[in-house]
Amino acid sequence: MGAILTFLFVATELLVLLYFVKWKKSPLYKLPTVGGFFFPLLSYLGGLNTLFRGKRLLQYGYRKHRGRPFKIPLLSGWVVVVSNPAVMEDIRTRPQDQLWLTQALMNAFPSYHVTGKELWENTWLHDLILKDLTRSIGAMLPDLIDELEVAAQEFLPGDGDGWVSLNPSKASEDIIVRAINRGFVGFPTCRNKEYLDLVAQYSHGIVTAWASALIFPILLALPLSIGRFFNAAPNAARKCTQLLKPILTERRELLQRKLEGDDTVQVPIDVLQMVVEEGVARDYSDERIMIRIMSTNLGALHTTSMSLTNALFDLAAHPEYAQPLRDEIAPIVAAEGWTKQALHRMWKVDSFLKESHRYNGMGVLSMLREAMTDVVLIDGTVIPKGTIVGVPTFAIHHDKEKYPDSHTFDPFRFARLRAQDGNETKHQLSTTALDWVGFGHGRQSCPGRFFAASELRAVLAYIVMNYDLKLEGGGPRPKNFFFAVGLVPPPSGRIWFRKREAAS
Ligand code: HEM
Repeated sequence: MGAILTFLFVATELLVLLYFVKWKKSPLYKLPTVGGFFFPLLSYLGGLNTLFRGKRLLQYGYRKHRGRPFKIPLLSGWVVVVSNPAVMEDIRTRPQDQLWLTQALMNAFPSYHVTGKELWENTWLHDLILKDLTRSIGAMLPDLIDELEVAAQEFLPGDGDGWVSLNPSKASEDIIVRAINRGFVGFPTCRNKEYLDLVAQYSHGIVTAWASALIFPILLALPLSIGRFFNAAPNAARKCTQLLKPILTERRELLQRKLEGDDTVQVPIDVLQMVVEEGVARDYSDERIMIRIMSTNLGALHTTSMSLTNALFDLAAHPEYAQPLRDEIAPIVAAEGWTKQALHRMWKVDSFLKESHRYNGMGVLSMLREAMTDVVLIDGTVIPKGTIVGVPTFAIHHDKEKYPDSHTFDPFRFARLRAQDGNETKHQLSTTALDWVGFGHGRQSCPGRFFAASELRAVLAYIVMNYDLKLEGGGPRPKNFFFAVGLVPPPSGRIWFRKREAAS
């Protein structure tokens, strides 16, 4: 017995020693730390600190280390933060077998104990969104505008209602979920309340899954069947598949006729049809197809509706910018209607949205990439396999050297930049750059950004033309809310809306 105890004691000591040697030899050890201690277990406490103070910590690290890398703890592990443009450029061009966004998201916001890993690792949908969806925006726009008009009538005040106080987060979500789903699943499903509720339940289930896995990482080691049993998302996906069964069957039949060469067949132009076509080629079940649609909603809805909410708060806080926007929008719409080209020519609208995103922020980190192997960056920084690297979005967007008067909301700053010779296609909301990382940057940047930008331009232009806005209670706009790595517009803030008489 004594010999066994001595053996266990020595073995434990050896293991602890080995752990410490490995820890001290880690390339991360040499990098400066912000917001925690680089020490086993204490890093988890650092991660808790980052949950509440991450925005401030990243700004502090950005200013203090100015261009040099540092590390910050998240609950899921360390993130190496870089901001030197040459290093960002290096990350931008790395292929995904070296630095991979999806793997970083899968581990930083883990929900694979509920979804399974295939949904994450098989990323054909990103290409489909970037190529097929982007190519279809022009054809989808008349439908999106139609949906926008119907949703605005439902969720915003009507003629003669006078000033009505609304929660812009709620109004934006109500309008965006409808407009987005007109493009995702078409009419009439985009207005089907049961479908929209199931999409919301799926999203809620996934967010609950990652929040609980960050607090109790042991959940990630459980078999998939247990994770699924205790979460609402799989059930929502099953019910949604049943609900849309007739539509899925019809879509499969249309595809079959198309493949058989029937040139009278007209397939709907929406993401569902695109996913059905790809899904059939991959022998996917209806449920796997629906899960792709529901997870696309998860990535698209809150990001787009938060952008709109921020823009509405900014417009309500600065009603003096409504007229210059109307002066731009009215003649373009009168001449061309609500087309993709017309929206492209609304530089002030695009600039307003981009400045609102820059100024308010949405996340404090982007370009998150997980090292798939040990990676040596151009400045010599070693990112060990399994470690995440990222850039401090909010700090970059508020850097005075990149943005003069960076702490002032200047809605037409990007329109002015575009007006300079040779800049026409630069400085757009959807054009990523080293100083504009709201959609990430590089070959793995957000594939839905062109769709999101078109949608946001259409919704904001429509609201500006048809409504007057002012802040409830006056004064500056209420402050945004920071949690984890996200910045959320004030959830309970309110805005007065009034339908304009001479609305067009
Ligand atoms: C204003 C709205 C949006 C914002 C701010 C936004 C932001 C982002 C960011 C920052 C990334 C990471 C890129 C990087 O790190 O380089 C990303 C990835 C992504 N976004 Fe968006 N996005 C928006 C709208 C959309 C929409 C409308 C869709 C779908 C139609 C979409 C689909 C995706 C997908 C599929 C990824 C890749 C995720 C992965 O690799 O797992 N996004 N987005």
